[in-house]
Parts: sequence; C-alpha cells; structure tokens
Amino acid sequence: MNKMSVKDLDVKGKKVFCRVDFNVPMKDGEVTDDTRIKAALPTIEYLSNQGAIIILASHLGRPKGKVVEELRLDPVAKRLSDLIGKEVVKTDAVYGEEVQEAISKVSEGDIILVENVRFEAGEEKNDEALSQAFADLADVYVNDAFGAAHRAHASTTGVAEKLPAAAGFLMEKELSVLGKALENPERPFTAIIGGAKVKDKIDVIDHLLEKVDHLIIGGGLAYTFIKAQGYEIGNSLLEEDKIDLAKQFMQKAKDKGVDFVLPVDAVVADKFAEDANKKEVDIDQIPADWEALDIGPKTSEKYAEIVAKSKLIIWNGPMGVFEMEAFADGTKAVANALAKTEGYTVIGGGDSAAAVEKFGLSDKMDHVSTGGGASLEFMEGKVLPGVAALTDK
Ligand SMILES: Nc1ncnc2c1ncn2[C@@H]1O[C@H](COP(=O)(O)OP(=O)(O)O)[C@@H](O)[C@H]1O
Ligand SMILES: O=C(OP(=O)(O)O)[C@H](O)COP(=O)(O)O
Repeated sequence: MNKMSVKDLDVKGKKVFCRVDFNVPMKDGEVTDDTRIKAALPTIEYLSNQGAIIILASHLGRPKGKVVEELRLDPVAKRLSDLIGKEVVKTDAVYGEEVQEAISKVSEGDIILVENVRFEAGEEKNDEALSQAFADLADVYVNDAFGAAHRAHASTTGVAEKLPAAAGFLMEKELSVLGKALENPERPFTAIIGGAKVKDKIDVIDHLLEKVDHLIIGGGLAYTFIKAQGYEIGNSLLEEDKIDLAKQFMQKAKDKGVDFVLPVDAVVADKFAEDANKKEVDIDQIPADWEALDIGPKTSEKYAEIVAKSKLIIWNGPMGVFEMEAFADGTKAVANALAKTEGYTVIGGGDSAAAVEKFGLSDKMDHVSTGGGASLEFMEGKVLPGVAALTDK
C-alpha cells in the first residue's frame, strides 16, 4: 500500500487521534460481540507501548446528529478496558474543552475514548469545523476503522486531511488480504454471493465477473436469476426490474468463461416463518404459493464441491434466511465447506461473518473481515474514502 503506516510515525509523547470502528452489537447496555474491539487492539497496544497519548473515536449506530442515551460509548470503554487491562478514560464530550482537559491529565501510553462521534451533526456531513476540532486535539491521525472506511465523514476523511494521517494495523491487514485476493488471486478463484437484494450486489457481481473462475449465487437474490432463466419462483424474493440485468450477467459470465452457478434445488415454505410448512423441491418445481427460503441439499453439495477444489474463496451474504433455524442449513453447509477447504477463505463481513460466528467456525476461516459495507465496496473495485484520505508514503 502506498499510504503511510502507523509504523512510519514517531508517536512517543505525541497525541494520536485514532479512529476505530467500535460499532458493536449491544443489548441492555452490554457489548454482546466484541470482535471489532479485539480487532483494534494491536494498534491501540502498539500506540500505548510506544508512549503515545491515544484519543480513540468511534461511531455507534445511527443517532443522526443527536445524543441518544443508549448509543453512548461507556459500555464499549468498559469492555476495552477489560480487554486491555488498563483504565480507559471515557469523555461525555466528542471534542472540545472537556476532551482537552482529559488529555492534559493523562500520561504517555494512556487511552481516552471520546463520545460517539455521530452525536455531532457535522460528523456525517464531513463538516469542516468538526474536522478541525478533531485535528485540534492531536498531533497525528491514525485510521484503524476499516468497517467505516467507505464513509467520507469528519472523523474518517475530514480530519485526515488536516494531520499527518496513517493506517492502523487492522486497516492495513484488511486492505492487504482483500487487495491480494482480488489483484493476484490463486486459482480456481470462487466468489459466493448471497443475501437479499440484487440491487445492492449489482456492482460486486459485475466486478467479480472480471476476476473469478466460479461465481456462486445463493440467498434471496438467486431467485431473480432463476426467474430470468424462465422458471416459476412462486412468492420467492424477486426484483422484477432486475430480470434483464440478471440475463446480462449470465451472458457476460458465458462470454468470459466464468462458471455462473445457481441453485438446482430449494427449501420452500408456505409462509415466511420459522414454523412454516416446508419441503425440498427442484428449482423448476417451486409451487406458485410457496417461497424459497434456503438452498436445497443438492445445491449445498454442489457448492461444497466447488469450494473444496478452489484455492481462494470469497463469501458475502447468507444462502438462506439463516436467522430462522428451519432455513439455516444451506448457509451452514457453505460455512462448513469453507471451514474444511484447503483454499484460502475470506469472509466479507456483515451477515456472513455473523453466521460464521454463530456456527462457531470463525477460527476456521483465514480472514473474517470486520467490514460488511466496506469490504463489499472494496470488492466492487471502489476507492474507499477513508483510505484515499491517508497521507501518501
Ligand atoms: N431466500 C431468501 N429469501 C428471503 N431473504 C433471504 C433469503 N436468503 C437470505 N435472505 C436474507 O438476506 C439477509 C442478508 O442480506 P445481506 O447480505 O445482509 O444484504 P442485502 O439485504 O443487502 O442483500 C438475511 O437477513 C437473510 O435472512
Ligand atoms: O457496521 C458497519 O457497517 P457494516 O455492517 O456494513 O460492516 C460500520 O460500522 C459502518 O456503519 P454505517 O453503515 O452506519 O456507516
């Protein structure tokens, strides 16, 4: 990467404004999954050991420029403190005097976490004054928030333009793994795309068709393709206005010699519910009043075979409605196939990462990205603003 690394900075005794992605799931004021906090520890520990004064900043949820009590970062500060074995000073302010005062009271190696940056209306607007207020707190900037790198906000891009700005270790690792995978893939290279909406995955499918040997489609978005092949899909998810595009993708795959793989069978249900009546049918046999909520066993087997012989596999999006146990088998089967393969496996964040975690298979994957939207945009070939804003080497 041609961007400055945290390793290139002399941070001893310096104030470092470090953007992290601590947008973690919470319930009843407790952090329920600390994966993202753990993922930022190497950078935080390094800065601390180097004798920097660390001012951490993150968003949590989407408070839209207002203070939302449940979205305060106090539980996150507590969990970070437990993980790192050191006090973390949490401020109620996002910037300004209260934060300056906290900074003046701590010593080298100490850690401050400011309040949820999205409590400020200027954050998502990439407001000049807020960016400057962040810059005024510190000598240098480090961005370790890969999960928010696709956002051009005050704490991800604005402030980066005002201070020497470097990538943290998590940011570097994410970019390096995803970058290597896409630029110089080991072959056969397989991408598995699932989830709900074709609309959201158009760019990624289009970009991946230029790169992969096998493109596997699962989840709700598969049925627009099945419909495009001329089959009845009942009440399955359909984006009518994307049928033509689905046809174009299948044609493009043919032209490029890409193996475009669609479900051959499905688990159909008579309603969208855990206790629905369900049955397995071939893909050309979906009954008119039923909907396909998971890939079927033949499809799972076929996908697992492709995964087994691939050298590199990227996965984004579940194969079915995995939140309901009755329709989780397809997603489980694909997760297990990835866990078993000798190929290098990359999980593209979001729902797939949650699924892999739920099945207890995260440790079996080579790389589980901390960014859903960010890894998707990266896979679309887009420049991430949070990365572009960092200082060139
Ligand atoms: N066959 C299906 N029918 C309806 N929803 C599905 C199906 N397969 C997967 N889903 C849903 O897709 C959602 C995940 O989609 P996701 O990948 O997060 O993004 P997107 O909605 O943008 O495609 C999950 O909540 C899952 O329940
Ligand atoms: O959780 C996040 O997104 P993700 O679920 O797509 O990884 C990031 O923290 C970005 O949050 P945002 O989509 O509210 O900007």
